[in-house]
Amino acid sequence: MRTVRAPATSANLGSGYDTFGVALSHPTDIVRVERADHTTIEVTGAGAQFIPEDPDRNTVDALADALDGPAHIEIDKGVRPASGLGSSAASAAGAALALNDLYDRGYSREELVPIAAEGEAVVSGAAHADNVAPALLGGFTIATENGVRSIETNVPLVACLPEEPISTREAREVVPTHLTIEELVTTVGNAATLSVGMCRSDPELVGAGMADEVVTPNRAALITGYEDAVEAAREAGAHGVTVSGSGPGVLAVCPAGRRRAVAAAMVEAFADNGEDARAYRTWTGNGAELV
Ligand SMILES: Nc1ncnc2c1ncn2[C@@H]1O[C@H](COP(=O)(O)OP(=O)(O)O)[C@@H](O)[C@H]1O
Ligand SMILES: N[C@@H](CCOP(=O)(O)O)C(=O)O
Repeated sequence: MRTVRAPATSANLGSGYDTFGVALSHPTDIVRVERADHTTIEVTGAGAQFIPEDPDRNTVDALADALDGPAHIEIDKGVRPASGLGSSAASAAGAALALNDLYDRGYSREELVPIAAEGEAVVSGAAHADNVAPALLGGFTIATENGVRSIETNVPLVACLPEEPISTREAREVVPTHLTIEELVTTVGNAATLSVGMCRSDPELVGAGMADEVVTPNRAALITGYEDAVEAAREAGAHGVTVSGSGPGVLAVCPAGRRRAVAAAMVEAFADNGEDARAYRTWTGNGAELV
């Protein structure tokens, strides 16, 4: 038996669609695996009623196949599904690390990233690696088709989750398929600014680099109260605010001492729009770990 704690993650960070991701210090999923003749899955915890235990529809079964490691897999969800905090990726990363160790497959964490990303394809239709990369490696990650890069960083964050779920599969359908050269230039500048900010653990620079006018506006339009939450977070001291992953979560970066105020402001703004929301005051955190 192996047990892994795997973190929530926030992908895209505005300017890094399908590329950037950060691990959050909490919430986390706990994944337990035990050798078995064939794979069975048991899910408990946050939003468990919305998560299929049928292996063909759960993100972790692809891992058991890819690692040739049939197992009874117990997932205790801390990361609510369809929230924009990489819920499916937390389970996939946790299962990948646990099965790799249980069956002594010897893959490095970097090598497990594309394997875990196949689990994402089961639920979102695309093997995007921008959640599983930080879930496995921690810190800030840049996932490209040529591999994954990661750096340790220390940035205060607030993740605010409105109740109404948004499926990643559906939210991918509103992403534009083309951009202008002007939009490309601006996006490159913002993404580079954000990367430098992460390298320096500088929340102000990270916040500036989160700006995005290509993907984020279409995603934001799916989230009731988004504009008000952004404005409230900024008034409370946030340096940058964007859609977390495919939403409905909203991610704010702020000075450490402003997290409580930013969290309260966002929750209140959603409430004013008739949306229940909860906020996590968190930091960039570590990747999945055996416990
Ligand atoms: N182990 C899992 N954990 C979370 N969601 C899962 C899992 N396996 C399958 N799913 C399905 O994936 C969807 C949530 O994934 P997704 O839409 O990408 O959002 P999230 O940002 O939470 O990962 C839900 O439909 C859920 O039922
Ligand atoms: N790059 C993906 C990220 C999805 O993140 P999730 O946390 O919503 O699953 C996308 O934007 O579709």
